[in-house]
Amino acid sequence: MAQKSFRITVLPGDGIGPEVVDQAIRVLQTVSDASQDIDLRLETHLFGGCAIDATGEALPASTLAACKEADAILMGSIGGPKWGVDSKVRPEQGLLQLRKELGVYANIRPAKFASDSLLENTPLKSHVAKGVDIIVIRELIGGIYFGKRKELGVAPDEDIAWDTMPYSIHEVQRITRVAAQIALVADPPLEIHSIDKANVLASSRLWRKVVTETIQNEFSQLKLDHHLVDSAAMVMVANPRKLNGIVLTENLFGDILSDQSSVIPGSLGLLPSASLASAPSVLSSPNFKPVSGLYEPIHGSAPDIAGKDIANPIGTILSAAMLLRYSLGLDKQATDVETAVRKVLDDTEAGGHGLRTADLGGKTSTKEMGDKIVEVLQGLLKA
Ligand SMILES: NC(=O)C1=CN([C@@H]2O[C@H](COP(=O)(O)OP(=O)(O)OC[C@H]3O[C@@H](n4cnc5c(N)ncnc54)[C@H](O)[C@@H]3O)[C@@H](O)[C@H]2O)C=CC1
Ligand SMILES: CC(C)CC(=O)C(=O)O
Ligand SMILES: [Mg+2]
Repeated sequence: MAQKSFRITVLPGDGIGPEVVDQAIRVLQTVSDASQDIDLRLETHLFGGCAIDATGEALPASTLAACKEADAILMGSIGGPKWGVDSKVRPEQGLLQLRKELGVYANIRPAKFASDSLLENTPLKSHVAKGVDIIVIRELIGGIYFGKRKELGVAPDEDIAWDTMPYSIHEVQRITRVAAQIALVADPPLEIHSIDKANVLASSRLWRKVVTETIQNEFSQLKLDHHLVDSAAMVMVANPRKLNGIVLTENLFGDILSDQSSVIPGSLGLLPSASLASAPSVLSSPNFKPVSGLYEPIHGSAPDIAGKDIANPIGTILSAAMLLRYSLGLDKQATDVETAVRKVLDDTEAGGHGLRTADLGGKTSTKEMGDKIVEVLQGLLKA
C-alpha cells in the first residue's frame, strides 16, 4: 500500500493550550508510528496571545498560510488576562479571523459520555443525565460575532456601543444542510432541534423560516422541532434527553449552549469540536472525500489552572480523533483513540483504569492522562 502522508498544522496557543495539545500530539504521533503506511507531519505555528507577543499580530500571515496548506489543523486555545478586553489587539480576534479565512461555517460539538463511568461525575442527578447524546451544530462564521459593531467612544453617539446579528438565507441553508446530512448518517436518523429567539429577533425569524423550509423541501424524512433559546437552556439541564439528536443553532447561542452541554458529562475539559467548510462525507461511502478542518476542544485557555499540569486533555485528544476521521479518513484509528479514552476513564470494563483529572475530582495529571491514553492506544492500534 502506498504511504499516505498528511500535513497537520498545530496551533498550541495560550494558557493550557500547549499543555493539552502536547498530549494530543503524542496521540497523533502514536497513530503515525504504528503504521508504515501512515505518515503524519506535524508543524507547530504561533497563534493567539503568544503570537501577539512575538509579532504584534494574533494570526501572523505565515500561520494563516500554514493553516491553508494543511490537510487539517489542531488547535489548543487562545487568550488570557495579559491580552484582556481592553487590549488593542486581542487573541480572540485572530481566532475569528482564522475561522472566517478558512470558511469553516459548520462547528460540530458532540456532548456525550466518553465513558458511562462519567455518570458518577455529572453534577446532574444520574437518572437525568443518563443516555444524553447531543451534537451541537453551531453556525460559526456569521451572526453577532461578525456583524457590524460600534465601540463606546466612537462618534456619533459616543456613549452608545452596539453589535448586530445579521444572517442571510444562504448562511442558514448551508448549516441546516450540514445538520441534516449528519442526522441522516445515524440509523434511525437523528432528530433536529433548532434553537432561536424568533419571538424577539428578526434574524431568528429568518433562521426559523429557512431551517423549516430546507428540511421540508430537501430532507422531509427528518424530524424537526423549534425551541426558544431561553427555555432550551432550561431543558438542557432539567431534561436533556429531550434534546438528544442535533441541536442546531446560530453562533452566539451555540457558543453558550455548547459550554452548558459540557456540564452533562461532567466537565468542559471533555468536549471536542470540528469546524468544517462543508458536511463531513460518510466514511462508509465509496465516494468518501476527506474535508480539511480546524479541530479544537470547546474550552478556552483556562488561565486559572494554566502551568499546573492539571488540565484535562481529553477534549483535545477527542478533537484529534475527529481530525483523523473527517480530514484524514482514518476511521479505525479515530475509533481506537476514542476507545483508548473510554478505557482510561472507565473503572468497570476489562482493562479500565478509572483515571480522573482534577476537574473530575481526581489526581491524575495532564501528562499522566496522556501517558495512559497513549499506552492503551498502542495496544489497540496493533490489533
Ligand atoms: N477557542 C478558544 O481558544 C477559546 C478561548 N477562550 C478564551 O479563554 C480565556 C479564558 O476564558 P474562560 O471564560 O475562563 O473560559 P475557559 O473555557 O478557559 O475556562 C472556564 C472554566 O473551565 C475550566 N476548564 C477549561 N478547560 C479545562 C480543561 N481542559 N481542564 C480542566 N478545566 C478546564 C477552567 O479552569 C475554568 O474554570 C479568555 O481569554 C477567552 O476569551 C474562551 C473560549 C474558547
Ligand atoms: C473565544 C471565542 C472567539 C469563541 C469561543 O468561545 C468558542 O468558540 O467557544
Ligand atoms: Mg466558547
